[in-house]
Amino acid sequence: MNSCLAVSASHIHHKFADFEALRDVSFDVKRGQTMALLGHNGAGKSTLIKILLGLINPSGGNVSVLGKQLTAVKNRAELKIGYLPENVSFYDKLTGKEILNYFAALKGIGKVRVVQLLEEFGLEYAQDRALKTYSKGMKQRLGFAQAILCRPELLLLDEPTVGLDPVASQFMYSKIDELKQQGCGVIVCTHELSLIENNIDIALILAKGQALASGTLADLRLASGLKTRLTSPQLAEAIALQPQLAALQQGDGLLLDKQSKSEVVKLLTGDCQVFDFSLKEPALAEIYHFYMGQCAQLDEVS
Ligand SMILES: Nc1ncnc2c1ncn2[C@@H]1O[C@H](COP(=O)(O)OP(=O)(O)OP(=O)(O)O)[C@@H](O)[C@H]1O
Repeated sequence: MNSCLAVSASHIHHKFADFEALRDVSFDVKRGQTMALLGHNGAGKSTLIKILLGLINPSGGNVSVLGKQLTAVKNRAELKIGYLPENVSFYDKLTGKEILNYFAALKGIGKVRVVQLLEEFGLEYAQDRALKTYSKGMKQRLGFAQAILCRPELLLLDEPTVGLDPVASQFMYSKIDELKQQGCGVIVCTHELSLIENNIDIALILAKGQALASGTLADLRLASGLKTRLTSPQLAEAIALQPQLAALQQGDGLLLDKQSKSEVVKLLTGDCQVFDFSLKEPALAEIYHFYMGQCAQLDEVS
């Protein structure tokens, strides 16, 4: 079994009675890598997370977590998995410190770690206040601290930044980054595509229980065939000098595939002497919508 992998999932199927929630889903997440798990409501993301947590057994396929085949793991606690559910809810009459101490005791973790996490997550000042007095951001930080109490080697986060302001969201991603640096594999389920774009290594796009695409952003861009947009204040001059560029024009820019991108850049900086231009690669949101559109088209055909 490959010890570099935090998760290795191959050909996962899952049925709820007659309904196929997951169909032949395969993916790997390396230790130290973050994967975005993307998909529409009901795509099968939570089902996949529940399988990784060992809460449900898949109807078919193989899943290894942290180098161990899930079916062979007798005591789940021996796997260092952290989990932050969507809309984390704790008993709100307890204080932040009491909540972390409670989970620490359940997991056999000492109170020193709780003290350290309360400080790390900027909650020291509110540690003795009841949870009901906490803001959304404070509750989410407490939830995150709870998820990493066990110093996880695999961290599963369901919508970790929903409802958070930009600074609070960035704080969450900086914490994820620290864990990655320590070799933790991270899977983030989210609909916040522009926010996650710069914080992931790979993505898996699910629709109707099937994997539509997976890989790095560069892989997904290439496979989608979506084009790079080049804009320049000197575009009209460049087209006047090289009229063949007009065929690539759309609106105020040029749309370029992988091959034409290098040719056009060469032409602009060479013959046209145009150096003031910018290239915009397709964003994760565009890539996601492209694949969702393809899935809808396939449905229309079938
Ligand atoms: N216990 C269950 N019994 C029957 N069907 C279920 C069960 N759990 C989930 N499903 C169905 O499986 C499909 C996938 O659900 P899942 O919760 O995994 O989707 P999701 O991608 O997490 O959606 P969301 O983004 O809305 O949270 C849905 O059609 C859902 O209704």
